[in-house]
Amino acid sequence: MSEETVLEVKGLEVVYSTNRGDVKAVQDLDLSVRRGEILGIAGESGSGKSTLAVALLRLLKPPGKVTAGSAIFHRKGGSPVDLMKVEGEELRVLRWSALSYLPQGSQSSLNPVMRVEDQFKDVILEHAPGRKEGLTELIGRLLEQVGLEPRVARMYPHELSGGMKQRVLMAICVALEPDLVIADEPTTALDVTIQRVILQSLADLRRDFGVTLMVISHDMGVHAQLVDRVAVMYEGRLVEVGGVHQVFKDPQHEYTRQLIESIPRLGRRAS
Ligand SMILES: Nc1ncnc2c1ncn2[C@@H]1O[C@H](COP(=O)(O)OP(=O)(O)OP(=O)(O)O)[C@@H](O)[C@H]1O
Repeated sequence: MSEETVLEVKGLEVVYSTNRGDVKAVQDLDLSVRRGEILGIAGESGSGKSTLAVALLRLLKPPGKVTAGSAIFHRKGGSPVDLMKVEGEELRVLRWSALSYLPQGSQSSLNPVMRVEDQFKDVILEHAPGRKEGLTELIGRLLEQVGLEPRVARMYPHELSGGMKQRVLMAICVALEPDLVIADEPTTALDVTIQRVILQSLADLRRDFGVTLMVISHDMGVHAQLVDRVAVMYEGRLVEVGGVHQVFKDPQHEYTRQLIESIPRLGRRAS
């Protein structure tokens, strides 16, 4: 892991305006992501994790609104941009190729009537039209990288299990070698054995591709197994950030301690 920063969030605030008043889902949040690291975002349901993700990805929908703060994103070979300010074409160009998103329950986000390879091609050719040559080989390699056989490329989503679909999406997410992948609850709704496979694949993607990952999960077991540093959210605020071993060994915040104690059993770390 380098000391180079990919993303620097400062003073971020996100508010949902409802007829019962404003809900501050993210408050005064400062956070940095280093190139090559896996950063975990922990916290119970409602603590603001998903809101943080969609705000950073500029996918926040009304009544949600970013009311303060900046998120300076450092692309390889590009000048820094404030994700809270980019618009239109610049934002479109950033998506997938620099910043990609594995949404919660993402298995249902594959197009049911398209073969897996065509879904890869859609993303790759839209952003890198010059990549037509060797595309089949590239797709095969990406699938192998997440533990799937190249023949999966010819399949339709209904022929794949939930865990396979998740791995296809992970491979699509890294196809254009983005600077940052934000994965929201990547193992939720999958059974325990498949969860372990997914965590291992994420660890492998970092090891082999050097992908920088922000992994959102309410499950402290996921953080224990996968991440380098963990940031803990509570009621929209970041209450603790640190190396995962340090945070587990010596949590500074009472809420972090409670989250750690709520893990039934710590799994082994994926490496
Ligand atoms: N569309 C919305 N309208 C109003 N309030 C919302 C909306 N979406 C989220 N919130 C509120 O914002 C706060 C943060 O929710 P958020 O979904 O970001 O938390 P979370 O930690 O990701 O939880 P989960 O894992 O359950 O999604 C909560 O109080 C939630 O009720």
